[in-house]
Amino acid sequence: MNTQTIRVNEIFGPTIQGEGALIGQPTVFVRTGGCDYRCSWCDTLHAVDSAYRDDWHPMTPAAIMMQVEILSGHCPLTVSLSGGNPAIQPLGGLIDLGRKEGYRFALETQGSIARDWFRDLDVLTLSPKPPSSGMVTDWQKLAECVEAAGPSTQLALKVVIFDENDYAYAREIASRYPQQSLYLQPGNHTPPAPDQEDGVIDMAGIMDRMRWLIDRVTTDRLYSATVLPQLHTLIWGNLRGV
Ligand SMILES: C[S@@+](CC[C@H](N)C(=O)[O-])C[C@H]1O[C@@H](n2cnc3c(N)ncnc32)[C@H](O)[C@@H]1O
Ligand SMILES: Nc1nc2[nH]cc(C(=O)O)c2c(=O)[nH]1
Ligand code: SF4
Ligand SMILES: [Mg+2]
Repeated sequence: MNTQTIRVNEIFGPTIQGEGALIGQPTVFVRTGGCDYRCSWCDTLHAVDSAYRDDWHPMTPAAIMMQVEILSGHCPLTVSLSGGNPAIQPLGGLIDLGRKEGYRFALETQGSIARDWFRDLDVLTLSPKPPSSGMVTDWQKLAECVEAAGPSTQLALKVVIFDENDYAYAREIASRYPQQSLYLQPGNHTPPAPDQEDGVIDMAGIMDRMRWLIDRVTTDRLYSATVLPQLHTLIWGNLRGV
């Protein structure tokens, strides 16, 4: 039995996947605590800022799966692993255990740490960070993450866009990885504070950005891109745990 523990911030659902390749699909989220990045606009700081680490609890794969099974009513679905950066955690044992029980696994990471167990995922979403985040992309690490997905894991690239510089960055991603599916997501400039369970969201402003982004993509004929909002924020705003 795998007893290596995973630092878990929250397990919630079933809800719908609000972003990217699996948008709209029922899923349970397992959110790990801790991140090697500090994006200026991160909407999940309670799983990033170590000031909140008292809310991150070590759990075994078996304990996590027990929680997932209760939430899913013992009916297998896709488990979405997010964070923080879930690639920091030893998730291979959890994925093995859950897959034996018929669950599928998707993971969201920024592409800064590659793991050999990426090849055991059903879907790997790499979300490299554009200039507005304040982070600098390590292109070698990103390439290692793409490589680690192997032949059987579906790969998706997802870039959050706030402005022209971010859009130029997304185009750079598209030209480096022309064969991969690319999702563009308008940024939420009103993310919740880490101590907020909810918080005011400027949805009109985000929809303005969405229209601008659609205009950019169609004008440039960047037809390889899929432009999607964060569906969960459209429905629930900045509410946590949905
Ligand atoms: C909270 S992150 C956690 C996983 C991983 N650290 C990452 O960034 O991919 C999940 C997704 O939310 C996106 N995200 C974070 N803050 C956002 C914001 N203010 N507006 C839009 N998307 C955001 C990230 O870019 C990422 O694609
Ligand atoms: N419904 C829903 N969809 C999501 N897609 C990515 C999320 C994340 O925070 O990683 C997220 C989330 O927190 N909720
Ligand atoms: S990499 Fe993801 S979790 Fe980490 S700070 Fe950036 S958006 Fe937040
Ligand atoms: Mg989120």
